[in-house]
Amino acid sequence: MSFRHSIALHLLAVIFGFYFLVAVIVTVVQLYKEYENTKESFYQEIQLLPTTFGQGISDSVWTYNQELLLSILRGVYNSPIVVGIEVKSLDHKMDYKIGSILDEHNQPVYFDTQGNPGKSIETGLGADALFGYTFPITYRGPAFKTPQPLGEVTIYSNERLVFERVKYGFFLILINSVIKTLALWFIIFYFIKRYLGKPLNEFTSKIKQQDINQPHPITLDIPWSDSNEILLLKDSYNQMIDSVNEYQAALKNLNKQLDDKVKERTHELFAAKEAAEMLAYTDMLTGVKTRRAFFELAELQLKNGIRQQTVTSIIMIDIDHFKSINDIFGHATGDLVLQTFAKILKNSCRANDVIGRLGGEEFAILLPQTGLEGALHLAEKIRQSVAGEKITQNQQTIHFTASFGVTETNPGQYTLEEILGQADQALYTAKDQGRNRVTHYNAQAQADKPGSSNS
Ligand SMILES: Nc1nc2c(ncn2[C@@H]2O[C@H](COP(=O)(O)OP(=O)(O)OP(=O)(O)O)[C@@H](O)[C@H]2O)c(=O)[nH]1
Repeated sequence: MSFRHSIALHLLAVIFGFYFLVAVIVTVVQLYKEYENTKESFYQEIQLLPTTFGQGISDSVWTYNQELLLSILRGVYNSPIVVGIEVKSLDHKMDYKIGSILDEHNQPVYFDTQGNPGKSIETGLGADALFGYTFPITYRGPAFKTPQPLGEVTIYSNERLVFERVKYGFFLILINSVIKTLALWFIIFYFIKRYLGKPLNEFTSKIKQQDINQPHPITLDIPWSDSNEILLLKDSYNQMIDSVNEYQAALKNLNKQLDDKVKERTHELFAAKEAAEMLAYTDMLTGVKTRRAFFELAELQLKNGIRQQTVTSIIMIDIDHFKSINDIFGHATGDLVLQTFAKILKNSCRANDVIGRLGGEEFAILLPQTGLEGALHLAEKIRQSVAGEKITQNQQTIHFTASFGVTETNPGQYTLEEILGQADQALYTAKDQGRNRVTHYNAQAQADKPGSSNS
């Protein structure tokens, strides 16, 4: 915290703004009063002069003794508080003016010690601000019952002399004010800084050091008090930090719960997705691929065949007289036959062969990298396995057979629909020739058939 921005300096500026104003007003009033008192005492001192010189002046005017009068007037003039003296006699024969006096227009004029007009020797502030005391002069001789008026005498002083006397007092008052002000300034500054600035600085730096993710309650080193505004502020701050920590812990907990829930939901969604895919791609009764999955995978394998330039075969299979099995033994037994049949297919095929149930009791197997000869061999093997299988149900033994149509395609030679069509035709031939047999597609034979475009 820079000194320029410190709270102590700002408080001082405010306090001393007012204090300085009051101090200046008080000092000015004090100086004015001092000046007035000094002027008053000057005036009193001047008023005492007639008791010393009054009788001598009266006597010299009464006797027209000009020399005596002048010497007395010079004596008065030499007094340190006198700047001028004027004697006005009633017959004007003994009129005398020495030093600075005020004329009939109240303007300051100057006369030398001989009473001749001259240039003022009074200079400086207040030199022309004359003030005077006038007293009458009378003669009290034994021949007169009452004092005989002779005229009047005015003794002048000026403000410069008052100021000269008061100067030292002014200086003391000013020094006094400045020292008091500075002392107060340093005392207040020191204590504000120590009792306000330092704890606030400590508070600020401890807040700055806080770890924003894990703030801790703080302590302040204030040995001179156990309860003040700063400590109350610190307590409020600590309460706030406690609340923040509690909220943060609750939030973390909530986040964790949310995280766990999201993981759980994601897992469930993943499982649901897998189940849905399973439903869409796997036939629930037999465990082989659905019609849709078979078509997708078969397309992929045909493309692989083109890429690898290998031959691909298809076997189309249909269980013989399956309707009769259903009719005689019931639908459940029919299902069992389908499952048994699918198991034989799965056991007979390689991992990358694609087995699909295209509908009802109709199945197809796509054999990658397998030519017609291999496909016929596999079909025959399956046919024999099926024919050799027996299912015992309700003390009845069930035998069943299947018919097979086989075809092959070179890379890119036929589309999936075309080879499925060919295999289907071969299957139709197998059925036609008495069932429980394997027949391969013969393009020429198909062309020679009555009704065919080639026949
Ligand atoms: N149990 C059972 N029967 C099914 C299922 N899907 C289709 N079927 C039945 O399979 C029978 C198929 O009969 P058809 O198409 O006449 O053929 P088939 O009786 O096998 O006669 P051929 O194919 O000429 O030997 C129908 O009766 C269908 O109801 C199934 O999932 N389970």
